[in-house]
Amino acid sequence: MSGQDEHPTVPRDELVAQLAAALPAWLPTQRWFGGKDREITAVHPVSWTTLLEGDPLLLHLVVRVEQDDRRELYQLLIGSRQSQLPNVPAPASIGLEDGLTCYEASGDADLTSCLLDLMAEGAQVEALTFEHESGADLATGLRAHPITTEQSNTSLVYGSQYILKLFRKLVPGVNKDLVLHRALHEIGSEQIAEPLGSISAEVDGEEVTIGMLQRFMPDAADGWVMATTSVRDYLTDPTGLPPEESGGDFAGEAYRLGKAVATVHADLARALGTEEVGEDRLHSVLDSMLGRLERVSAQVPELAQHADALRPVFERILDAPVPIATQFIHGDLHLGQVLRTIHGWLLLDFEGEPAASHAERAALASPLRDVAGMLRSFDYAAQQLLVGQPEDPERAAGAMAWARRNRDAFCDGYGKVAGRDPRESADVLRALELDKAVYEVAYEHANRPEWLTVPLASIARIVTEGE
Ligand SMILES: Nc1ncnc2c1ncn2[C@@H]1O[C@H](COP(=O)(O)OP(=O)(O)O)[C@@H](O)[C@H]1O
Ligand SMILES: O=P(O)(O)O[C@H]1O[C@H](CO)[C@@H](O[C@H]2O[C@H](CO)[C@@H](O)[C@H](O)[C@H]2O)[C@H](O)[C@H]1O
Repeated sequence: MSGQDEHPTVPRDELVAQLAAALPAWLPTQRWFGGKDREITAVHPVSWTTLLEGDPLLLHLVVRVEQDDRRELYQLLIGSRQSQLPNVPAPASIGLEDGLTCYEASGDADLTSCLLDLMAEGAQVEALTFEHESGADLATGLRAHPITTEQSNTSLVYGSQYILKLFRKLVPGVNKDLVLHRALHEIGSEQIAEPLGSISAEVDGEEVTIGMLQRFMPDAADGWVMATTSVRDYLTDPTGLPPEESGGDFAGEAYRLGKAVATVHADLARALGTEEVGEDRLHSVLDSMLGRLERVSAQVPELAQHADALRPVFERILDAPVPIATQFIHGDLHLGQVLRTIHGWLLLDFEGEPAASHAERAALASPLRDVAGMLRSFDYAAQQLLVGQPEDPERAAGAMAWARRNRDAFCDGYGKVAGRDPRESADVLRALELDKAVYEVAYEHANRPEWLTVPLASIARIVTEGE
């Protein structure tokens, strides 16, 4: 344990114990908490570090959250003030028994600016190590604000120069996001935001990455926002023009995005190597797809009704010609993970699926998984406008036409750089897309139940109509 200093009124270990007692009720209210669909049985403080002493107080806390048979580590940045509470959003507030208010401090710029300064300095504070990447000369004294987009972690933008991602669910070792960003940066990749620094903690004797600092792209547009704007313009165009003739056509961007993703795959293979796998691996991939299907079907009955139709589609992957080249991939690629800058597309967030285990994230995989993720995302972009709307076959057909055009453009661009069109592996791609859709059913069930119909409708359509 670290950080035994005293808070002005409450001894530090007592404060930490009180926080741990309040967290089972508070954690599920946070967007980034991944276990909202299961009861929390206990929260244990694992380590705590005082980053700012006195009033205000800034405490870094790592807790182990227990849910059924799961034990997961999360990090929290806790602020506390004896005087007036800062202007932080209400859900950030964590009320303690004796009336003391602590709060999730990522929205308090007076407290978070020290994180950048500590990285610039290369400081060690108890169990926390703050570093800048070699050659990075960081500005100091900048204030930060948290980004407001939907995310699984918490990101703070310093000035308009840097973005610091604080990983919420912690995995042992150096985070894959940081490892892959460093590897891509070293070989000069132009499709990533430059990594500039990191924060790590020692937890149970092991190094754990808790933060990654990158160059912030203030001029960038989010791929999801661009794509959904294009769908909306197309579906609400009173002239009824086809997508290729409508003003906001996205296919040129989808094509360039396909090229960018194939370039990143080639760079990852060059930087970190590939491994050829045989039939055994196909069997274990199939087992994991079937396992996920069983688990999610048990939670979401609407998926269970498709399970019999899904299994034979998954089994077709066994017909894929071996050996297959596997490598490091993005792991959770979708339109919200790509940014369009004036120079082209950038890929973000190489951490993999938020719910994946450490071993799953570390495993090499076929790049077709990322292609499947992005194809799912074009489907999502098209379908999200239909959520909660009365049935309208014409609009539904329009959404399908938009998705088809952009999926094809993406594959054309990918094939142009990779030298092989992903659609040539149609059976494997369909199985991977459906496996991703099963993941999305679990994700939406836990996080956005109103969107559950999006992946469910895709699964129903693909298994009945094949598209
Ligand atoms: N370097 C950057 N420049 C500009 N915006 C960024 C940058 N990195 C991330 N973002 C924005 O932050 C959002 C969340 O980042 P991401 O790394 O995907 O976090 P999470 O892992 O929590 O989903 C992105 O969708 C993007 O809008
Ligand atoms: O938080 P992450 O970006 O790491 O990813 C998780 O959240 C995503 C949603 O924010 C989720 O993506 C799903 O919804 C997207 C639209 O919001 C869509 O573009 C994706 O295709 C769909 O998978 C992602 O699955 C989840 O891991």
